[in-house]
Amino acid sequence: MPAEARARSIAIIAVVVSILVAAIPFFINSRVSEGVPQLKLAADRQTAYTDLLGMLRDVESGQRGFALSGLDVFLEPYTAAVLEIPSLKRELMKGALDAQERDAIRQITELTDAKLANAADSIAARKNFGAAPDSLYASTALGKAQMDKLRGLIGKQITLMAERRDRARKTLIDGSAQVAYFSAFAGLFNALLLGTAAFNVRRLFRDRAHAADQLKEAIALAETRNAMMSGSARLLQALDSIRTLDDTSAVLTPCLTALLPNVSGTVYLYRDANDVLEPLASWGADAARSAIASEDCWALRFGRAHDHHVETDLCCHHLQGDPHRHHLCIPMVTQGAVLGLMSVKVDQLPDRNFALHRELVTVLAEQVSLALSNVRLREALREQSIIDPLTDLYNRRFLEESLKRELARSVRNRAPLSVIMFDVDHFKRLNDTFGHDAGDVVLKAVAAATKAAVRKADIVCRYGGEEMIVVLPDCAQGMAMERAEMIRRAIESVRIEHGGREIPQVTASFGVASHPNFGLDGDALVRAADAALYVAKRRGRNNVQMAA
Ligand SMILES: Nc1nc2c(ncn2[C@@H]2O[C@H](COP(=O)(O)OP(=O)(O)OP(=O)(O)O)[C@@H](O)[C@H]2O)c(=O)[nH]1
Repeated sequence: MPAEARARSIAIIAVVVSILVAAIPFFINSRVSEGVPQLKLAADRQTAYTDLLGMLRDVESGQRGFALSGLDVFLEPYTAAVLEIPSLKRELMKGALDAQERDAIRQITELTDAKLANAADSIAARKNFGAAPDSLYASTALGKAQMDKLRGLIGKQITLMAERRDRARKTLIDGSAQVAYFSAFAGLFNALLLGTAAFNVRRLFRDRAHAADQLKEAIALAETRNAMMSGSARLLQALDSIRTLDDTSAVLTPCLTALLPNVSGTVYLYRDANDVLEPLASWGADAARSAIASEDCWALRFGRAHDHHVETDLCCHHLQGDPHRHHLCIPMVTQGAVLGLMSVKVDQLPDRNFALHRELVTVLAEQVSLALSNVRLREALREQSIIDPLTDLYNRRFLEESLKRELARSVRNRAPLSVIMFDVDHFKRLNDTFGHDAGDVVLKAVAAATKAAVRKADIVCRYGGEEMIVVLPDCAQGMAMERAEMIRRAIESVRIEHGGREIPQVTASFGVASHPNFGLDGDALVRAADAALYVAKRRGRNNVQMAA
């Protein structure tokens, strides 16, 4: 039964028992008011019988005294008794308690009357005939016999009344004792009930307080979980908008700081090339910010999340300067390949909140891992669609897009822009002499040399075959001519070996065209550079020509 229902039942029983206890005085009163009159009645009747016997004794002694002495003084108690006896007899008969007593009183009355008649005769005879005639003795002897009988009858009634009185007294005493026992029992029972009720009520209050605490805790937990959920949704949304891995830190750092404010942590990115994990984003005061080797982390070795919070736990090598705190490392793995690692440090010992944080960190690691994998995939796809696979230079499609964009920017900023177009000289002959593979190797070497000779902001593209274009934003014609000359010299100085044979010096011819000299059209610019290149070919190759 629930504590609340139990407390209610006990309270009801306690009220009922209290009402019963309150009724006890009335019960006692009724027992007393019944018993006391019976006791008084028996006592009164006993007194009446005793009085009758006393009066009969007075009659007897008066009768004898007068018979022996003839003195009137003996007749005084006799006379008083004779006067009292009739009313006493009536009183006794009137108050007779049952048929048996009525019979006894009738016998006593008859015998009393006979005794009084005998006494009257005897007294009259003494008065009339003097002392001690034979009839007087005989009458006195009869009177004595009557008196003995009366003593017996009345004595019996006195005994009966005494017994009745004892019974009434006993009933009263027993009743009182019962009431006392009942009162004591009821009092004890009530105290027990009230104690139980108090205990239950206390437990009820305690249970309620406990339930309220639990509810408060559950609400706080739900709020934390909600905050975590919405924070993690925001992070996911932000991660989804990332285009390159370089942008990741700008998203991860503020989002993870907001989501895990009481911990410090680092998200590492695995670099396959040199088998190290480089910090991609870190948050919190104690975050690690240097690269770690993959074998320095137990989580990466085991391929699952690894906790370290007691000294007996295996401690990752990259955390060894800090062995007494709680650490959690979660590997970020997608499709069986390690992508990185999320490592967090917490000050407090693991508790209910920590469990929630652990759950969140695990979920976040999964989300970040998925997002990073998407970014990588996106980067790879994008590169595949804009990068020429042989030379690793941008392809013609990218050139068209970027030339249009860069030209628009130049117009907006009123800045110059130049295009260098070049073509490897006698490439067909090279292919024919050394083979197509050797031609590919030469194209790669030319591309690498060109990239090394230009600024990072310049866009180097393979325009088609052995033809290449360099777009130079913020570069006027004079500077572009110088840059083309640098590239020409760089290609000229490349030494290439293929198949154990040294390939003769490679050269290229260059045409340069610049904006704003050739309008706003990218195609016009490229056509002008091409025309200049054609001039360079005609002028003996391996030279740079400016568009007319
Ligand atoms: N190995 C290799 N050859 C290519 C590639 N693309 C184009 N070629 C070849 O490059 C040669 C270009 O020859 P041409 O256009 O006659 O020009 P050229 O021989 O360099 O002569 P000039 O430009 O006048 O000096 C052709 O034989 C193409 O087959 C490539 O990706 N690899």
